Amino acid sequence: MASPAIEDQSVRVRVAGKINLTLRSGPRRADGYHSLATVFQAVSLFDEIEAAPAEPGEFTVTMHGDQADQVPTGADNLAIRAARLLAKEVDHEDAGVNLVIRKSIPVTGGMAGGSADAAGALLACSVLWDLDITPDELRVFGAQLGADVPFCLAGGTALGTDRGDRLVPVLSRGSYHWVLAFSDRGLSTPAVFGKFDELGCGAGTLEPPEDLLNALVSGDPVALGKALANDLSEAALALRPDLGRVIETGLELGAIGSIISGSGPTVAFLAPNESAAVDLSVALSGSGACHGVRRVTGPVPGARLLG
Ligand SMILES: C[C@@](CO)(OP(=O)(O)O)[C@H](O)COP(=O)(O)OP(=O)(O)OC[C@H]1O[C@@H](n2ccc(N)nc2=O)[C@H](O)[C@@H]1O
Ligand SMILES: Nc1ncnc2c1ncn2[C@@H]1O[C@H](COP(=O)(O)OP(=O)(O)O)[C@@H](O)[C@H]1O
Repeated sequence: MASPAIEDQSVRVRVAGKINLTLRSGPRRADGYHSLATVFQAVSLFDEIEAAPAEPGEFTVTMHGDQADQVPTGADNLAIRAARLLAKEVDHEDAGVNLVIRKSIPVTGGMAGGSADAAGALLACSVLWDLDITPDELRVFGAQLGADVPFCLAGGTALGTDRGDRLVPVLSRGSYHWVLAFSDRGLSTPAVFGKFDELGCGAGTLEPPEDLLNALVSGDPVALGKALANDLSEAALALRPDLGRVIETGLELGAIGSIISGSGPTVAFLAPNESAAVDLSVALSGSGACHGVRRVTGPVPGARLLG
């Protein structure tokens, strides 16, 4: 049991999950990745990462939350990998950390839950270890851990190109009201990209989608709802045809747009305003079409220190 004095030194960070408002993908590259043009939006569904001092060389993680048992707690945990990578990159030989993660972002849900924990661990450990490090350096380390990690550090609304890890902020007016429909099981990102290759999907262009960028500048949810598009949808639906019924139900219940987030299976429904989002979440929950429903807003900031 750590002494109160040691507990007081712990650092807490909050990190948001993301949805992809649009995702265009090219074909598989020689490095196994796909070049993307994707607009991310961070939404108000957060994981919390606490980093407490540990003996040199000690790296542990404890997971809390409904899906905690679906996440590895050994060296494969993305937060542990992030902490070890950071220690190595800055030559911190005495580094050690005990991490506690309170998970709300669904696991293998297409909302970057693992990447969020990696981003949170990078920020929390950099503060715990009192490192002199810039946000840009953290972003470079993050990109080594996963294509989504740089966005999880940054948050807001951003265009991601290359593997999705080269970011440019996108001007977005106002706040959007989303209803997330969760699935009872996850979808593997590599499996969805594999199906994408097999089906030969994709719009064939990696130009940033102008209709979507214009909709975000105008702050008009109806225009945004029409511009949502995801090249991975066909592949996700081929692997999980049941998601078609979820999408139909949300649209029938009044959503003004829908999108499978990233590689799925989470479906994000856009509502025109807060009260419509409340009505939609109640109706969708009552319909039994999905495993769980959560109302969120976006954009919100990325990884941030708490307390
Ligand atoms: C599809 C997206 C869309 O935002 O999100 P999720 O649905 O996973 O949340 C991302 O591109 C996922 O990012 P992330 O989950 O960090 O990917 P990584 O760990 O780097 O890669 C996992 C695997 O996904 C595939 N992958 C990922 C990104 C990319 N641009 N091309 C790919 O082909 C590769 O097979 C890779 O081995
Ligand atoms: N801290 C973590 N949180 C969630 N998933 C993790 C974590 N560490 C490792 N993983 C693994 O990373 C993979 C991707 O999970 P996740 O990021 O939640 O999904 P997605 O890529 O669909 O957003 C899963 O196989 C999961 O077991």
